[in-house]
Amino acid sequence: MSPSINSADNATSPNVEYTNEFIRTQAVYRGTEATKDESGSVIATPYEKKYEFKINRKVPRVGVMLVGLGGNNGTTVTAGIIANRLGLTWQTREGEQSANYYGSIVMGSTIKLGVDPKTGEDVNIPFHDILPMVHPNDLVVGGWDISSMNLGDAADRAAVLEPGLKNQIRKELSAIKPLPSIYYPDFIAANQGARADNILEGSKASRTHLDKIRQDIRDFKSSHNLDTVLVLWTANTERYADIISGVNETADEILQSISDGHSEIAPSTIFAVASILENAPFINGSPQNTFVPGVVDLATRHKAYIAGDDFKSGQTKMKAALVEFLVNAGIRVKSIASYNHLGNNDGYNLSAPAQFRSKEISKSNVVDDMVAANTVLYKPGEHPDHCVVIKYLPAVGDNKRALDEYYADIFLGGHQTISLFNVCEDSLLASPLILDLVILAEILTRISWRETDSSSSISDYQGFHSVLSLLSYMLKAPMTPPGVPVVNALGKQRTALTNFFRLVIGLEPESEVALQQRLP
Ligand SMILES: NC(=O)c1ccc[n+]([C@@H]2O[C@H](COP(=O)([O-])OP(=O)(O)OC[C@H]3O[C@@H](n4cnc5c(N)ncnc54)[C@H](O)[C@@H]3O)[C@@H](O)[C@H]2O)c1
Ligand SMILES: O=P([O-])([O-])O[C@@H]1[C@@H](O)[C@H](O)[C@@H](O)[C@H](O)[C@@H]1O
Repeated sequence: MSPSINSADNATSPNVEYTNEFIRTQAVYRGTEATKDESGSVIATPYEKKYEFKINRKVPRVGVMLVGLGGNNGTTVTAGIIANRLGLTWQTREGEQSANYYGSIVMGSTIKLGVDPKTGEDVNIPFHDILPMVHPNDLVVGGWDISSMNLGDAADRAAVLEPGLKNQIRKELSAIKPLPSIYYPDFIAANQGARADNILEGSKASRTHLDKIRQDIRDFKSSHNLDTVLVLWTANTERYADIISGVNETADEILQSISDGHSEIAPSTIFAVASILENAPFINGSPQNTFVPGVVDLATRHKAYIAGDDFKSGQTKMKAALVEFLVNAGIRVKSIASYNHLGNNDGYNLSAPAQFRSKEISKSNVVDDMVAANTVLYKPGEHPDHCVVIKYLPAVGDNKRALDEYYADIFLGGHQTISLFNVCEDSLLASPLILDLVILAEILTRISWRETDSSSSISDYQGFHSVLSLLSYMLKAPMTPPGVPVVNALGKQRTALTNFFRLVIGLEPESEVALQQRLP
């Protein structure tokens, strides 16, 4: 259901035109510029700008190619799509379980459209219905893995799915075999070598691997008769790549370095470059710096979409919500101890220092914006003590134990200590995020905009900036366009997303002021 109309000829909003192909919206974007003068006083100036948004209503046939298809997340998200598509149920100790998409913001949450004038009640619709989005059941899944294991056996290896479900789809899963992938041992833990039996031959030089991945994308698209392919990295966490002048700082440098087989070019960067050159949106679900400056430059040059980094699944999502609440409540968080142990292969890879360091970075920066925004509680540069510990304990498998302590200053020298024990079934929390990232990235490729102010210089339809910062809600270390500040506050991230979709269909942002309900 589209919020403003039920069919193309009875739009309820004069600013929104519906044809069979497009939605065209005349929108006014309103914001406030705020500047501080030398004395520290702030000048706030409201502004507005007119835009036209054009949304292609035709939902394409969409394929997603997962790098790390045979991993815990890869097997789990694939199984979840199959289970939902078939409407499966299975027995568990707690009784019958049905397939669902819980944990997906798109498939499991709602967006407030407005208020019923008669009752004053909020009117909410399923998030997925705000615009014509691809349904996850219709996604065609494929991808690569350095392990040749078919997905039926890989699901056994992952030990995430209930047997009652897994055994119903074993045949379908077992028919899926990952494509051979790029394996540069230096970038992931040495302990991953034991599973690397499905790797591309030849050296990385002369673009051999880049061209093969590009061909894989083209073959996948044509063999499944797809309109759109997105590529998503859910392979192991890599070490950070050094940023080296002349090697990976510009688009030309990155292409030349790939041709030269430079040792600092990571497999994930080659997948990103291949996707950009094939105009396939690329999303990085891991914490490494796949998007070295040269990759961002190349994506911008090709007007291709990229997003990352690192799925925000359990412990960090909780942290982003809790610290936003505490700091916005005037409670001065002074230390955060963030520990977890897990026993899956991700944890095994992260048991190596260089790979842990990538994760430590993405898990540590998540409170920076909330703290910096509250100059009442924190002096410039001041921030809570924050430690991140991850231990590999095979016994607990994918059921990560996250133990957090938040220690805060409160009124008159008091303290508040919040301890959280959070058993996150990591892959069952991360897999719905993979779907959200793919579905939202895809709809963003079908939205274009132009300015309609009389003085505007941008009169042709444009796409968005190559770095899709709107996807930050699903990501621990959200990428933003160069120079744009990072927002990690979870509530702000979700509000940005929902108000963006309201804007492009001609609705005002939801302010929750509900003024009419407060006037006598
Ligand atoms: N809750 C979560 O599960 C979660 C949350 C945030 C981030 N992540 C990140 O997502 C990634 C995947 O997590 P997972 O639990 O599925 O891990 P996993 O180890 O089970 O799966 C990773 C897969 O990638 C494969 N692989 C490694 N290098 C590859 C390459 N160059 N090309 C193709 N395949 C390659 C491995 O063989 C493995 O099958 C990790 O980087 C992890 O840090 C996971
Ligand atoms: O998203 P989140 O639950 O905070 O973070 C998780 C970490 O706690 C875990 O140690 C790691 O293995 C997962 O890949 C994920 O990054």
